[in-house]
Amino acid sequence: MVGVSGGADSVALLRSLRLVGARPVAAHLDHALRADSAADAAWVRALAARLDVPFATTRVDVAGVAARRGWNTEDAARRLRYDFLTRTAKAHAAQLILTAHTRRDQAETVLAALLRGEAVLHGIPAERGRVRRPWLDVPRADIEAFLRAQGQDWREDPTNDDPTYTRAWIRREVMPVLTARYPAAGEALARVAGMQAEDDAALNAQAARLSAHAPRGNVPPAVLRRWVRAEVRRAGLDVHAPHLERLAGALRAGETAHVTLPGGRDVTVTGGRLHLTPQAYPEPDFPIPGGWERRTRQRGDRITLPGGTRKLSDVLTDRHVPRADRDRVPLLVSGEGVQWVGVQPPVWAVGAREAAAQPPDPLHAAMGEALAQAHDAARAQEVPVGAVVLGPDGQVVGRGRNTSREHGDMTRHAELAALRDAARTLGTPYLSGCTLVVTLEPCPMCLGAALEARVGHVVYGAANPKAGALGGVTDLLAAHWGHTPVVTGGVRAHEAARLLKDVFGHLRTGRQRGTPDR
Ligand SMILES: Nc1ncnc2c1ncn2[C@@H]1O[C@H](COP(=O)(O)OP(=O)(O)OP(=O)(O)O)[C@@H](O)[C@H]1O
Repeated sequence: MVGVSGGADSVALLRSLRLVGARPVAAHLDHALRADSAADAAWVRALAARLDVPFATTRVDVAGVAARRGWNTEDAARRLRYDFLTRTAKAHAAQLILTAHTRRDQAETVLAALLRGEAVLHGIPAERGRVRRPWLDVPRADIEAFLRAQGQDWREDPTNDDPTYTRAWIRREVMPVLTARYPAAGEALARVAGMQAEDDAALNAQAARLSAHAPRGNVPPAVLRRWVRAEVRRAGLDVHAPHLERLAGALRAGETAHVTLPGGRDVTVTGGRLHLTPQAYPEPDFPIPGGWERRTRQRGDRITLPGGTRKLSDVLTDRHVPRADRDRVPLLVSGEGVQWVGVQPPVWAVGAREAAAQPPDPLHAAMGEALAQAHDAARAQEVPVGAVVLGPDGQVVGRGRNTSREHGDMTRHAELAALRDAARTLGTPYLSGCTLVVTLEPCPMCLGAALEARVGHVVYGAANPKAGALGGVTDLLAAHWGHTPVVTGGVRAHEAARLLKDVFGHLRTGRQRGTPDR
């Protein structure tokens, strides 16, 4: 199907298709923006009849729709035109919709986007959905020459001369000034669009590979903006360049940002995550023990955690709860202070799980076993990293700790030891359905081993910005492996990091005596 306005470009496209023997449907939308617009529709109808192609048309009050929806007229015309073309193509079982945008349209679009400060100058895409634009690099002069050779006339749209429309202003007043100095300005702008479209596609592909576990701080802003754009669009929302800049900037910096998108939807970035809907805070899903009350925060609230008593406000800051949300977070409080904090995952005070007769969190408990291995390593003067493997039923089937120093062998990492131990226990090297739990984000070697063993879930404590393969240095899982485990990071991260810090402080003094690195 071809969208035919009656202008030179689309008339030439329809005629050239007939010349090569194709028989497309000609479709024309009457935008009702000019008193004589019906005459254009009649003219295109007559042309279609002469060329012996089916014809479809309809009339829409574009100005009325624009006023009702608060769109500008050009925007409304475009949206309604593509709605009409899509519906008509479906009705005629046409696979493709062709439009006759040319190099001139492309140059004007890129210039307008540049002046609006758009982040990406890819111009009009050659393909989108069913729409194809085969003439984006065809100069206007070729089209007019072709039509004259065919003895074919066309309609001139007087609004193309009305400089109140940006596009007409660029065409009539801006491009002539530019081409007087740069004769090839139109071609140059179209070339910029082509290369920007390729760059954009490459960066979009990188953005699509960002895994949920990878920290956003390491992602280049150009990729992060595209990731945000894709997420926002997937949620059916609209977004402009300044919003993308603000949201991506906050993700990278680990800051909190609130942005109101067009249409009035509020989105938040906090704790390295993008929230497209207001955050929900969990209510307790267990019977509340006697003597505990459910309430929200009060001045002076404190909670007892494994490291000691802390101010509730510090815990909420650590969990990246935005200030505006803090009065919404459900708490369970006893005479001894806060017992449970309704964030995701919930924070429990020391002894509170037992008091509420709740089973221990399996990952918390497994990390406890891995931390015990790490403590063993520390005692043996090794880099304190420990790991366990949980079998499909959640039981520990393998344990390991770092022994690189003892063996003088840099491959003696905790994960490899735990994976070997698990393979021995289970009698198979394939550990699908198993969980590898390690105190420090794995290095490429250990993650590679986990992939080879087809581990189903990798859980780690502290992030490893020097050697981590799950986003610390790079995210190996962004590539397409045959098998991709689920990843959970940050489990008991403080404890794992503290242990490493203590020992590394010690090691740093020891290194002067030649203590090996991990
Ligand atoms: N009223 C319409 N009905 C159907 N298709 C249209 C209509 N207006 C434009 N199109 C399609 O969109 C393309 C680009 O639109 P644009 O507004 O640049 O066209 P134009 O300058 O009015 O006419 P042309 O591109 O045909 O010279 C056209 O080439 C045509 O394929």
